[in-house]
Amino acid sequence: MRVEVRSVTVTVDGARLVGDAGFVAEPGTVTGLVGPNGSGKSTLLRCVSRAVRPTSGSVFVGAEDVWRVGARTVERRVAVAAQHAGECDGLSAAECVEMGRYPYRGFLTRGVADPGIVRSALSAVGMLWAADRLVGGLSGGERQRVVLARALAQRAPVLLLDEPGSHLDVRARLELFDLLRSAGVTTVLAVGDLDEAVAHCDRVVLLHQGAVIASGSPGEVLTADRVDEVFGVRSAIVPHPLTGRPHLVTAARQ
Ligand SMILES: Nc1ncnc2c1ncn2[C@@H]1O[C@H](COP(=O)(O)OP(=O)(O)OP(=O)(O)O)[C@@H](O)[C@H]1O
Repeated sequence: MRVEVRSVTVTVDGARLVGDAGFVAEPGTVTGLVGPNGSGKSTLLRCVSRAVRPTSGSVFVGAEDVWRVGARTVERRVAVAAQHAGECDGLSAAECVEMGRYPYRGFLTRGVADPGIVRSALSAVGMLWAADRLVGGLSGGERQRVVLARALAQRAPVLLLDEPGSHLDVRARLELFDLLRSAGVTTVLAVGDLDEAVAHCDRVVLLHQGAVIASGSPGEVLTADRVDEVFGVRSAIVPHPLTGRPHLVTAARQ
C-alpha cells in the first residue's frame, strides 16, 4: 500500500515542528527518514499513523486521506512500533503482542485470541521464550523486540517504526532489516544511523529543521556535501570490505 505525505506542516503552540514536508513511500519498499535529533522524523511518522493532525497538508495511506477515513480503518492499514511504548510494561510479552490484534477484535474482548499469530510474531523477533514474562521486566532491547512483534502481529500493509534498532545488539539489528525485507510491506522508519539507511533502505528522506531537504535513493540523497551541511560531519559512501555493498562512514570535521 502506498503512503503519500503532501505538504504537511505541524505547528504546536506557535512552534513549527514540520514545515511543508512531503514524501512518497511506494508499496513494499523500505523508506528511511533521516535527520538530526529534533528534525521532525517522529512527528512525520505520527502524522502518517493519524496520531498527529497536520496544521495543513494531507497524508494518504492507500487511496484515502487518513483524516477522511475512521481511526479504525487507519489502524488496520498502519502498524506502529513507537520509540517509547510504556503501555506494555504491566503486560506479558504475549499480551502486549496481542494488542496488535485489537483493530480486528475490539478492545473489550478478553482472552488471548489469534495465538498462532502472536506466537509467530514473537518467534520472528526471537522472543517466544519470553511470552509469559512481564514486558516491564525485560531489557531495553528485549522490550524493543516485543514492541516490534506487536506491530508485526497487526499484519498491516504499512509498518511505521521509530528507531527500531536503537536498543538492539549488532546481530539483532541486521536481522531486523532482513525481517523488514521479508515482510514485504510498505515500511517507513526513522533511522538515526546513516549507514543503516544506506545499507538497508530503498529510499531515504532527509529532514533538517522540520523540512525535507532531499529524497531519493540513499546514494543520491546522502552526498558528502549534504551530510556535512545537515549533520556537520565528513562522510563517504564506500563498498563494504566483506560484502561489497555500499556503506556510509563518517568522521569529525577537521
Ligand atoms: N508536543 C510537542 N510540543 C512542542 N514541541 C514538540 C512536541 N513534540 C515534538 N516537539 C519538537 O518538535 C521537534 C521535532 O521533534 P521530533 O520528535 O519529530 O524529532 P525527531 O527527528 O524524531 O528527533 P529524534 O532524532 O531526537 O528522535 C523537536 O524540536 C521537538 O522538541
